[in-house]
Amino acid sequence: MEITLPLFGTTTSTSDSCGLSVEGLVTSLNTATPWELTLPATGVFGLTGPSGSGKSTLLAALAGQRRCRGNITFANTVWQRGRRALATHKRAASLGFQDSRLFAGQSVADNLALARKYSHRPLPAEECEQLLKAFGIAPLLHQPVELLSGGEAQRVALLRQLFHNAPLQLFDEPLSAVDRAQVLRSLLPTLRDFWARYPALVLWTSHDFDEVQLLAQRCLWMQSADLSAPLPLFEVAKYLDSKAVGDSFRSRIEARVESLRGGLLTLELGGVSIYADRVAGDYRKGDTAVFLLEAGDISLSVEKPGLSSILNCLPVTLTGKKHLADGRTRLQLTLAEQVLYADISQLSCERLQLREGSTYFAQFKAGSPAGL
Ligand SMILES: Nc1ncnc2c1ncn2[C@@H]1O[C@H](COP(=O)(O)OP(=O)(O)OP(=O)(O)O)[C@@H](O)[C@H]1O
Repeated sequence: MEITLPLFGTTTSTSDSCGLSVEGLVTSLNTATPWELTLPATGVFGLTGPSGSGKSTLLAALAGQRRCRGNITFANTVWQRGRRALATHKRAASLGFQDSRLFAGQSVADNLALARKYSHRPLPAEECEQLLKAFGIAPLLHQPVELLSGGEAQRVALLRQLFHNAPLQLFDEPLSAVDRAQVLRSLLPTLRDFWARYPALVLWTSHDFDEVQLLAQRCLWMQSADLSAPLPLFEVAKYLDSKAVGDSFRSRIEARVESLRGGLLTLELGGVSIYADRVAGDYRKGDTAVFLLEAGDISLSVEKPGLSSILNCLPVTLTGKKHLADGRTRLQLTLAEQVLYADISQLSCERLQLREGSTYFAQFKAGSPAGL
């Protein structure tokens, strides 16, 4: 006789846990370290960590595509209770893969139409039109999916997931084959705008921390199947530092748009103006712009510099420093609750006699901000 658990697949009466709740979730990968996770009903969260650490396994378990035990509840609906799992198609979730998995034998338009047809929250037609343009998919609509390049197929698959517009959207390295300039300058700003207008809970897995930073303000870190709680980006950056992931590191900055004139964007952060040229996006006064600053592009002065060709000069507080293996020192600087990093030589660090808690002046050129 089959035993039906009372809460399984049904809406619970508690209204205070309407996001995602994962308790003691165990797959064959993480028997020793059950996953615990609580996320709100909406918001974009990154998920990163070394290869093979378990990120895809977690996403597959959340989507009901990987055998597991424990408890998963989303929007007050029980998806997993012990060993009993709600079927994938009954979960208000979508999962996008690196290898696209488009429906074979169909055109791009058919793939997108199906996603809209089975959406519980279908997007208005004008929204779909705009997304088609932004993703550069309009000219490909009548192509069979077999003829798409790897990058085109990924863009179509991502768009298909947006058209489906599930309340929980899981992405597993969805842009790894797409041209990086297009990702940073066009697709990520489009996605940020989209989720601001159509909120969902989004978990975005990527090895590209720039991509994560341009999309999310918080990120989960997975290492050897150990899952962190959502962390501020600068906390995740510490893990990346210690793993010597790359020579350079970039910090996410969010600032308010003041004006865009003659290709020069003026932003405001903590009462200070920031200037950026080579701007690709359309910005209007009051918009929030998100960009990245390369640690190696920032210099530091003890005193406020005089007139200089370097347009940007921000008063910052030194909140941490760390010596890197290659002889440089990475400084953690804070301005208006935002954290940026500057890499300087150890010699400069000694000459400036930097002290934590003191105010300095960070300079960078108007051409430095990336992603605008
Ligand atoms: N279906 C499966 N059955 C058994 N083991 C698996 C299965 N899928 C993945 N694994 C193993 O589980 C571990 C975690 O894999 P997973 O794909 O979740 O890692 P990941 O963090 O997403 O890696 P990457 O960043 O390389 O995509 C790996 O050692 C992998 O070989």
